[in-house]
Amino acid sequence: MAEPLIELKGISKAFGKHVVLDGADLTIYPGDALAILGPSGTGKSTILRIIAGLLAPDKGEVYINGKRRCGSLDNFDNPIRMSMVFQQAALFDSLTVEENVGFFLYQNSSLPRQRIRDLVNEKLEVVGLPGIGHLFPAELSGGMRKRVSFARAILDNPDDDLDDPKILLYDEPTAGLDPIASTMIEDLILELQRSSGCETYAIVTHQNSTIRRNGKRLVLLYQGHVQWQGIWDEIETSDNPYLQQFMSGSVQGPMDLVGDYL
Ligand SMILES: Nc1ncnc2c1ncn2[C@@H]1O[C@H](COP(=O)(O)OP(=O)(O)OP(=O)(O)O)[C@@H](O)[C@H]1O
Repeated sequence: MAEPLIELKGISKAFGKHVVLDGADLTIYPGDALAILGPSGTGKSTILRIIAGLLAPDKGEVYINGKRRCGSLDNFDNPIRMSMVFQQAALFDSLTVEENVGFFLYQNSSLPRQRIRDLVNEKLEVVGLPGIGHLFPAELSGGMRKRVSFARAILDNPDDDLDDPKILLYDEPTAGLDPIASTMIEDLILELQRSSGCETYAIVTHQNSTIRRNGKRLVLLYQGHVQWQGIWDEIETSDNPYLQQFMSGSVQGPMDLVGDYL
């Protein structure tokens, strides 16, 4: 098996007294299409933010390409570029689409403005939104805003090989979208894996269709650690009670979701 791209070992994270992750282990391999599942509030976004380096764990070890990373990005650069697509698209309302997508290149590269503009337009085409660079986020639908955030995530500096994203981290990319807009985003995720040069992704999602279409390997998080992981074929044969309850959506089972919220 290939060497892991990302390895989390014994990761714990609490917010105040609320322990969210409690010794979680997670491995992502090159080429993975990993869906991180679990009931609301089980720390799926938290684990994604720890992978991205946006949040430091309280305990545990994070390895990126075999190298240990300590703390968050405030302390260290990631040895590889990771791009995150946030749940709320996270666009700057006062900037145009072009300025949003090109933001990091405008801020951090010496590329001429016209070159950045051309690169942005290329990525807007990839996400199916050609010619909208002059619009502001308020003029876009939710699905379009999401796609603009995808364009931003995959934009890289062609003069810097280290700037190519090696993993895309999607936090609820289809949340709040209608079924057709969701399908378009799911297709885009598959297409980007095929053609953007970034073949690895991890996705946090609740949406059934997104789990089924974009998750090739699945991890079920509950009570701070991974309760089950496997591929689709193994779901049918698994007798893991957490998995069975989660996949069936039953209120009966070991996941005490009512108790968890009290
Ligand atoms: N910065 C923070 N400060 C305080 N509490 C936080 C913070 N970030 C997350 N939490 C809490 O940690 C818990 C896990 O949050 P997280 O967003 O990781 O869960 P999730 O599994 O992604 O949930 P959902 O599926 O509802 O998005 C929640 O109870 C949340 O309120």
